[in-house]
Amino acid sequence: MCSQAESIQGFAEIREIFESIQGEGILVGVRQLFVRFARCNLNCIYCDTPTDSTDCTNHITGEKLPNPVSREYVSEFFDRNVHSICLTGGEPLLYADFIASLPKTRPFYLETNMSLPEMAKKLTHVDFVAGDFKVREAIVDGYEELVENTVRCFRILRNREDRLTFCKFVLPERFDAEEVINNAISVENYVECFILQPVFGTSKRGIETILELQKVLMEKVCVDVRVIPQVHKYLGVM
Ligand SMILES: C[S@@+](CC[C@H](N)C(=O)[O-])C[C@H]1O[C@@H](n2cnc3c(N)ncnc32)[C@H](O)[C@@H]1O
Ligand SMILES: Nc1nc2[nH]cc(C(=O)O)c2c(=O)[nH]1
Ligand code: SF4
Ligand SMILES: [Mg+2]
Repeated sequence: MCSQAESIQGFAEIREIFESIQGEGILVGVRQLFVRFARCNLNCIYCDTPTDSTDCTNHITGEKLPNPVSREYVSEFFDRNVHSICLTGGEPLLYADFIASLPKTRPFYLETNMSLPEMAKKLTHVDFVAGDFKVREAIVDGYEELVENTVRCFRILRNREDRLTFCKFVLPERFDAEEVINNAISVENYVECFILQPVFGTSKRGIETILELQKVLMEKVCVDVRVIPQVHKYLGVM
């Protein structure tokens, strides 16, 4: 079955294609080809990324293409000298069939909101999963259902020998630490480690709260909990 966003087989709505370093999570600094899909099924209050789908900007060639864009066009850029291909958005799981049809010339790194378990089942061949576990404070409504789906997604895309999966909590100025701890416990068996990523611009006080949470998570849940900000923004790159 096709999602609404992915209505024509072999085509997808893509906002941009670019090359940069991975600026988030445990692979910070590796060179990647980024494919940013348009549209999202969530509307997180801190989201820094426009998700509309007017044109696809290819920052490598300088082209602007009308959407949707073909699988053949996107995969033309897959033989570049990069560590891996970052599939992000918007929400890439909306395009699971399209992604499943792409040639894997480099490892696939999926950056996802972990809200669509039926789509996640189609992407078990990815090599890295940067899975968000959204905090309640980021979500306007339907948080309980989102948590259920998130745990399902982590189970489906769990860390294993041939796939590195980690869980990212993006933390605003104020958040319910108890709830984050319980959510972490619910996925601890499915992940390699936890990343605490401050919403960009969080105050010194907010960062202190995040460092406190790191200590508690390390005691109660997992030895490997890392506080890593969005490094690309400090470097001023895409
Ligand atoms: C733009 S999202 C796209 C992928 C997917 N929709 C998701 O949410 O994981 C990529 C990452 O950026 C994070 N992010 C978005 N806005 C942010 C902000 N203002 N500060 C810190 N992280 C942010 C998201 O939480 C997610 O981890
Ligand atoms: N450099 C860089 N690293 C990133 N990692 C995740 C990103 C995203 O927006 O999904 C992102 C991004 O937009 N730029
Ligand atoms: S799920 Fe990702 S792209 Fe969608 S609104 Fe939230 S941060 Fe933005
Ligand atoms: Mg980004």
